Amino acid sequence: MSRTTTEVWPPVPTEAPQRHPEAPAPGADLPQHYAYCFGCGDGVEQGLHIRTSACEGVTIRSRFTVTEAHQGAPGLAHGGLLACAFDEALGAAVGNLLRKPAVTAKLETEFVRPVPVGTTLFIDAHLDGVAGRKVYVSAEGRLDAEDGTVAVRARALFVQVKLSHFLENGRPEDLAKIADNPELLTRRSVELNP
Ligand SMILES: CCCCCCCCCCCCCC(=O)SCCNC(=O)CCNC(=O)[C@H](O)C(C)(C)COP(=O)(O)OP(=O)(O)OC[C@H]1O[C@@H](n2cnc3c(N)ncnc32)[C@H](O)[C@@H]1OP(=O)(O)O
Repeated sequence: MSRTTTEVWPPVPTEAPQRHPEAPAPGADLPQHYAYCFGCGDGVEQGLHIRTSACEGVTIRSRFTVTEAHQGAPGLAHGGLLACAFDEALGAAVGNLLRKPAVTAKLETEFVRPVPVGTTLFIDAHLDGVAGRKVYVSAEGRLDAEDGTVAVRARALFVQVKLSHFLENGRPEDLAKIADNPELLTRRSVELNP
C-alpha cells in the first residue's frame, strides 16, 4: 500500500501567506507563549519544552527532545505526544508569523519512523495558504539534525479567532492567574480581530 498522501494540499484555493511586518526576525529565538502550555511552557515539569526560532519567509523551526516521560512503547515516543509537538510547532508558525490568534481545527499526522527516547526532533513548520480565517500549515520532523531522516509529517488547518474565544471558553481560575501575573503569557502584540 502506498503511503504517499494524494489529496491536494491546501484542499481549497488559498492566498499566499504574508509574513507580518512585526514577525520575529529570521534567527530569533521565540519565547514560550504561555508558562503552563504543555508544548512549550517551563511551568509544566513533564511537558515537551519545545524551543522555537524564526526562519526566513513563512517557516519556523522547533526542537523537541523526547524524554522518558514521553514514552508509549518502551523507549519510544508516544504518537499522541508527537502529534502534540507538531500541534505546537504548527501553531507557533501561525501565531508568530501572522500574529493573529488562531486555534487548531484539524490536525493530521503521519508517523514515518520510530522516535526513540533521547532523540531531538527538528521540526520545520511552513505556512502553506490562507483562505479567509482559515490557515493551512504543514511540518516535517527530522531525527537529531536539521537534515536528519524524516520521522514525522503533519499538516493542519488553523482557524483565526477573536480574543473572546479564550476569554469565554477558558477556565476562570486560569484566566485570573494571568490577570494576577501577566508574565505567564508572552506579551507580544497580536491583531485581535480576524
Ligand atoms: C505573538 C503571538 C505568539 C503566539 C504563539 C502561539 C503559539 C500557539 C501554539 C499552540 C498550539 C496549540 C493550538 C491548540 O491546541 S488550539 C486547541 C485545540 N483546538 C480547539 O480547541 C478548537 C476547537 N474548535 C473551535 O473552537 C471551533 O470549531 C473553531 C474556532 C475551529 C471554528 O469555529 P467557528 O464557529 O469560529 O468557525 P466555523 O465553524 O464557521 O469555521 C470557520 C471555517 O473553518 C472551517 N472548518 C472549521 N473546522 C473545520 C474542520 N475540522 N475541517 C475542515 N474545515 C473546518 C469551516 O468549514 C469554515 O470554513 P468556511 O465556511 O469559512 O469556508
